[in-house]
Amino acid sequence: MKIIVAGTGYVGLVHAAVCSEYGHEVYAYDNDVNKINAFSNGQAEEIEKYVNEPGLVNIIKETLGKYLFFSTDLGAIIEGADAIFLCLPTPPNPNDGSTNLVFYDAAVEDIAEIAAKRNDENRIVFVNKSTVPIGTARHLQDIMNAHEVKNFGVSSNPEFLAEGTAVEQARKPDRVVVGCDHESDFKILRRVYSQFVNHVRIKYIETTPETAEAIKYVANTMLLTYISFWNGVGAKIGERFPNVKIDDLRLGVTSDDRISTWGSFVSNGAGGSCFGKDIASLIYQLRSVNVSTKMLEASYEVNEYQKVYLVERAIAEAGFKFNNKTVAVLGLAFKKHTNDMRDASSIKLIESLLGKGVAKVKAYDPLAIESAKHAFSPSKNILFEKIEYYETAKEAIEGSHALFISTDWEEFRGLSRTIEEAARPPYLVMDGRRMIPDFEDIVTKGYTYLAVGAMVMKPE
Ligand SMILES: NC(=O)c1ccc[n+]([C@@H]2O[C@H](COP(=O)([O-])OP(=O)(O)OC[C@H]3O[C@@H](n4cnc5c(N)ncnc54)[C@H](O)[C@@H]3O)[C@@H](O)[C@H]2O)c1
Ligand SMILES: O=c1ccn([C@@H]2O[C@H](COP(=O)(O)OP(=O)(O)O[C@H]3O[C@H](CO)[C@@H](O)[C@H](O)[C@H]3O)[C@@H](O)[C@H]2O)c(=O)[nH]1
Repeated sequence: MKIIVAGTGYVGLVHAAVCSEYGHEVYAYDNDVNKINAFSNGQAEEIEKYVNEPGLVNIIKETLGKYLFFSTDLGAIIEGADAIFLCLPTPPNPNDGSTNLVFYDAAVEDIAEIAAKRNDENRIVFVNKSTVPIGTARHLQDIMNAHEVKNFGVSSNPEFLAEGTAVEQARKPDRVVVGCDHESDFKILRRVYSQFVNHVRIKYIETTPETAEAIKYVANTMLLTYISFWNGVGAKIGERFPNVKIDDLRLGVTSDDRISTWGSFVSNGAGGSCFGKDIASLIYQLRSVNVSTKMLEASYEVNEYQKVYLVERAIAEAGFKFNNKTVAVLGLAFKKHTNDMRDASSIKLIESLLGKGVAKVKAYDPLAIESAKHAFSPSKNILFEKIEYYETAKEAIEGSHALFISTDWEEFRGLSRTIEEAARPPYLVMDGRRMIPDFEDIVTKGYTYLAVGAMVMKPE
């Protein structure tokens, strides 16, 4: 099959690479010349500046120039294409949470104009892989019709990968959901995904485009609601009732085969490029058809509050005064194994710390320092000038009065020794990810430990 992937971000680049592994002729297209140059050159450092996913560089190196090609010129690659996968950004609008389709529409208008001039008469399917509001495939169809594109179909094929394990999941997804209107379009997608059709474990689900669009929103909002349930109920029980051990509570509940362990890890909120914006978008979509959205609003609000509430607890329960203090923030990315800063909990956290008069934030992340510098650009908030970046956790902790663990990087499990070397008590450790297994030890040594899911622990 000849496949074009429009948009070479986390979703598009991984999809293009994995399709090329299966011997499809794949053209990855983007309007960002810098990205296309970086990917065409095949160098790990260049690629990982943009998309850092385990296993991705190896695939690109193996298939580049053989099955995988990069281009900024759609007109030069469109002839003979069977499918164009749209992997374009669909960020939230700032005020009402609705989906901003400006980038999507701009790309689709360009594609439609070029597709209308195709010489070949093969059927071509335009496939939404982006997460888009229910009804967007129909909107895509209208744009193609308005440009008089011939012999085309539209499809919704939502992406379910999680960052950090994107390649693994693209190779072995739980399910592939394909929504089309016509058998001829289902046929094209079955050929694209021939490795998954009739697979013993992977569910290959064919449905309408609208159902496929809805599946993506219901899946993401259910996952976030599950996290919010643990943060809003389980964690709060551990924080308010003496002698309740949150880890045992989690084990006891999730030992029921029907209840997953994923999502039960209480935290300082779920971030990332999807959960927050997708739940906001579904709230907007349901409100616009007069459906009560109380439940989704609660999930969203619990999650947003979770990002800053340890700071409030530090004041109320540990008696910590943030004014003029130096605080180390360990972990900036929205989760481990990624450099992605989109909607990372660290953003709200640092805004809150600086709002409370913190004089200096000493920040460390193993992978996300460069993207954090963009997220915390002083042009967005002048207070971000008070952030300094360090190459090790130890350097960040030195000279600080307190630390906050905001991302679940594995290296933080060994942090108690570093804390003892770099900071003398009195010292406050705020653990948004429950990363320190030997917390009782550091409390005995004079440190105050305040973690999500447990009561504050102060030295005698
Ligand atoms: N990141 C994830 O984990 C994930 C998972 C599932 C679904 N999604 C959804 O997939 C979509 C893409 O997400 P992403 O994280 O890959 O975004 P991204 O921002 O990393 O990538 C989008 C790409 O589209 C390109 N682009 C923008 N306008 C263009 C145009 N006019 N023509 C060509 N290219 C253009 C950008 O340059 C960028 O490379 C979104 O709808 C998102 O909600 C993301
Ligand atoms: O027990 C848990 C599990 C996750 N998280 C946090 O939840 C956020 C999201 O994590 P994850 O789901 O692993 O990352 P994403 O890459 O955002 O993936 C989600 O969003 C994607 C975009 O739509 C979907 O495709 C995926 O299926 C969905 O898991 C992160 O901040 C995690 O740290 C917790 O706090 N506790």
